[in-house]
Amino acid sequence: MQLPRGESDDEEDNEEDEVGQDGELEFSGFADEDDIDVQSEEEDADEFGGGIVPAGGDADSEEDKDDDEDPLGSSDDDEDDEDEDGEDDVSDQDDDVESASEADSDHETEVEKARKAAFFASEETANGKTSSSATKDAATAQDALSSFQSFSLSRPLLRGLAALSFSTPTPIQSRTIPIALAGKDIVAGAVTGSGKTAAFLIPILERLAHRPRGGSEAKTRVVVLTPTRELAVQCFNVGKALARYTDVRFCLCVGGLSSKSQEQELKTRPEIVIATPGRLIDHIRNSASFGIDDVEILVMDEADRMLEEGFAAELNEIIQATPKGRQTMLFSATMTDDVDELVRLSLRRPVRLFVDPKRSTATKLVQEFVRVRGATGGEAEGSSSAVSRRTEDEARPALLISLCLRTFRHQVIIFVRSKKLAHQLKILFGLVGLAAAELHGDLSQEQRLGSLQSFKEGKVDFLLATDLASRGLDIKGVQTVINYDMPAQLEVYIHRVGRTARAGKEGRAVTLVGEADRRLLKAVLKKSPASQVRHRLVPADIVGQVRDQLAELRSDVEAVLAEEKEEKALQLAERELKRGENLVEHRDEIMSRPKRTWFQTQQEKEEASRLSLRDYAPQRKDAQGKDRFAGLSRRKKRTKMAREEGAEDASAGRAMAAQIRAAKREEKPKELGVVERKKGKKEGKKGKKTKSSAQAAGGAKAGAVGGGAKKSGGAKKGKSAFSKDFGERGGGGGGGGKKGRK
Ligand SMILES: Nc1ncnc2c1ncn2[C@@H]1O[C@H](COP(=O)(O)OP(=O)(O)OP(=O)(O)O)[C@@H](O)[C@H]1O
Repeated sequence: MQLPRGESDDEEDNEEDEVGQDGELEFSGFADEDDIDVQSEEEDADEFGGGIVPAGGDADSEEDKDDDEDPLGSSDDDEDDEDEDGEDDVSDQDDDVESASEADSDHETEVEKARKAAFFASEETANGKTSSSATKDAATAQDALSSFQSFSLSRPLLRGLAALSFSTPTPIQSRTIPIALAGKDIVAGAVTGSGKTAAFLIPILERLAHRPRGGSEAKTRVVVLTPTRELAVQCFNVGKALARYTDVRFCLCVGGLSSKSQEQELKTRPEIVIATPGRLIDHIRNSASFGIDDVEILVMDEADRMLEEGFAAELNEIIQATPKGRQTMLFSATMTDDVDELVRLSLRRPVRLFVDPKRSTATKLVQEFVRVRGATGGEAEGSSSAVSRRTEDEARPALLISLCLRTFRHQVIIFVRSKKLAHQLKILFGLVGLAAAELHGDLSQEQRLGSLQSFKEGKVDFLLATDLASRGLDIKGVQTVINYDMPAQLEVYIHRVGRTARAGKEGRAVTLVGEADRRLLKAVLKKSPASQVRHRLVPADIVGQVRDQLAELRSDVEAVLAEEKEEKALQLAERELKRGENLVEHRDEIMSRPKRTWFQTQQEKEEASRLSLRDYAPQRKDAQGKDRFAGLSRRKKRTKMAREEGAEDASAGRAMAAQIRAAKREEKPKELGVVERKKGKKEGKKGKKTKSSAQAAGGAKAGAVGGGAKKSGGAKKGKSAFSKDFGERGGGGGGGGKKGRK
């Protein structure tokens, strides 16, 4: 199969932007103002006749005009809910933008200032300064710290930093390190790739350098929580590298890796545990000698993602189980209302450190947008917007493959909306001769790490990933991020494109934009400097050729999928057989094992959220049947709902957690020594619970499988517009049924 690779190659593309055949514009390199002028003229007149994507120029006014003229703007189909969400986000962020001053990153409205003063500690006070001089001066002074030596860090840590070639602290590191060293609680935000991981690890390692040593002093003093296993592994690696000349020990606790060996490691009480919340809770409950009663520092990395992923209950349990006097640090490139709530509940007068909050993407990131054209042809059934979306989706594979064959050939991460789509595209890439790996939640942990490794090592040029990989992953040298489709939320977009242009490097994000994505596109443009935004046109004839050739490959893709299905069924049958044999052979031993308590299986979680939805719906109506939240803004509605739910759940949740912790303490073997009680801890509160009470608490869930493993792939379901993957479209062309996302 010979697919068009085009005359232009990467090098040419990257040399200059040029107007190619058919008015094609190749935007490459990191072009300057001249290019932008050419683009807007050309595109307004040509491919982007609808004026979706303003390049250069005044993005807002273009978009506003666009909105007025846009019939889709008032459509009220299924997607409205999500669009409204998007819009809500936009308006929230617009507010931020309007309230931010030009000069400083920390300027807020008077209301925000007052709220902050009541709740947050100021940076100067945290630094031990009593002066009321402006925060700005302090921030500037901190930013000016040009070396790690100025923080008076200990020698082994400085050597670790030097070994990583970290000579100058990044702005978020300059701001965070002194305050974290002072033991203050911190809420910190900075754009993707700005060095947040080291910003919390450096002060942690420095504080640990001064810990008491000796046999009985070996304690787990630090817990770092991350939303995904991959992020935990990455944080673990950075921590180990920074600590290589120190005596600090780390333990990685994530699902998918051997629980037994983690248990053994935890017994040695490593100073730092890096974990995903589910697996940490599994160990707290089931590893007899492990507890978090001695934790002095708790870090929640990518806190908003943890909440989105449904980890709120786990976080709450972990927070409750750590001593009140701990230092808590919360980091994320994007913040949400839920994070505010978490901060309120778990941090004490935290210092807010936000580096450049007006900016949502890295300084050297160029963002390109490619319009996806869908036909609204007469013969297709359904509403015109649904048809247009479907035909747009049919156009995407050819557009993507044209881009990858012709222009973006190396070190490209491609984000897609579903695991299934990632897999199908991977097969397709293979068939057209593009070396790709896939990364999503349907793979085993080993496969996931394997995919990452082969991408990092350059064995494959393309990584087809779901949003599992959109957060935090730090892969050196990623040149391009392609969004196969626009995600439903601005935050997700920001994290996705943040996989490139990291640590001050250049990078490019290319997003395929359909009609339904206009609102989010508008939000992105509002947050991006016009000079960094480009339109990209892919010649229609090239896309047409690729589309024809892909159509021929459809049956091959289906054949591969069918083969895989058979293979999977065989493996499953073999596994079942083996399990049965084992059960017969080792029955006595298996039956005598103590049952593990699981937090919640995925199934249980889904059931719980289904039930809560069912139970919740009638509560929205008051006695007169009117919506109690009518007239409230979305934000207020969310806050009010959360408060009401929280009040009900909190007492039941706390009681159960307390029971479990009490039983856990009881279970600890005496020879491990009595854990030193922190001041303020209530001894023997409500008497001691027996082991059986803990089992009763977790009993309903005992025996369930896979509770610690977190599936990922996007916290929220994709937009209804994209509810089917390309394999399911095209005149019912088969490819795995119709179990698309709802
Ligand atoms: N002081 C420094 N000097 C040079 N490079 C650094 C420094 N600090 C961090 N880096 C590098 O910057 C890159 C990004 O760091 P990190 O992954 O911590 O970013 P992040 O802000 O957590 O990003 P994200 O929001 O995407 O998780 C890493 O490759 C890291 O090695």
